[in-house]
Amino acid sequence: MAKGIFILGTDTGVGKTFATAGIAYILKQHHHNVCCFKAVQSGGILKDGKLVSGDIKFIKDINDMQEFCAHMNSYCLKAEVSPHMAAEAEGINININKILEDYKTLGDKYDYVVVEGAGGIIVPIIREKYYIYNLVKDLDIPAVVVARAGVGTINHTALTVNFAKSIGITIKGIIINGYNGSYFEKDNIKVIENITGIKVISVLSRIDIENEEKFIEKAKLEYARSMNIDEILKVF
Ligand SMILES: Nc1ncnc2c1ncn2[C@@H]1O[C@H](COP(=O)(O)OP(=O)(O)OP(=O)(O)O)[C@@H](O)[C@H]1O
Ligand SMILES: C[C@H](N)[C@H](N)CCCCCC(=O)O
Ligand SMILES: [Mg+2]
Repeated sequence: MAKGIFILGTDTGVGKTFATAGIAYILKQHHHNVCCFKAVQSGGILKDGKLVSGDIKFIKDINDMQEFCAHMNSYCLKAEVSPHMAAEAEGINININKILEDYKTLGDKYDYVVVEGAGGIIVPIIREKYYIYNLVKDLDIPAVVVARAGVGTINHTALTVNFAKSIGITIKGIIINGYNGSYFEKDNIKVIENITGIKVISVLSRIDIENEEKFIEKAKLEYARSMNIDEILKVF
């Protein structure tokens, strides 16, 4: 069975997918057998007339993975809203056992599986029943928190880490994303490490490039610059 890590975010849009792709990239660069898993995608994109996970597409673009493995994304939903609501809108009953089985299938084939949630830690997958944190607990794997670099991140990151710890989820590290080096972003890193007692294992810079291909190339350089293989291996 593979070693897994759950990539939690302090919010939607903070860079979980960006960081997930980077972790897989660094592991692959060091010849490790790694796969990624997006249990539930809401706000899927149309590709060749089929609704697919944009998060998995980005991860594959970064990692030159051509093959599509259905197990990498258990549910792909149309509406760009919370997963519980997107599923309700399509009349889909999310079956948690299917998610756990997809993870197990990947885990049997790969040595490392990087799992991305949706939004933040208390986002519902099934209304009033099942949340992202339930999935982390059911998968029984530790987590890394991806946080924004700028103003507002201290509070969001501390709340996420404290809540996770309070229910027995182990946080192995924090990744700061969208960094541009301003004085308050530098200080945020120190304050976050001090409040949470968790190490910031990578600081990913903001990439200001519109062109998709150039963005991918720049992202790879950024991962190589700011993600250390030893720190990445330690979180699993
Ligand atoms: N370091 C960065 N530099 C430039 N753009 C970035 C960076 N990180 C993320 N982005 C962009 O910001 C957007 C949100 O990032 P991302 O998709 O990784 O967020 P997320 O936390 O995975 O969101 P979701 O909850 O929807 O899964 C994307 O368009 C992504 O390409
Ligand atoms: C649609 C979005 N990009 C994510 N896939 C889902 C984010 C759910 C957030 C729910 C919430 O915290 O209010
Ligand atoms: Mg994402």
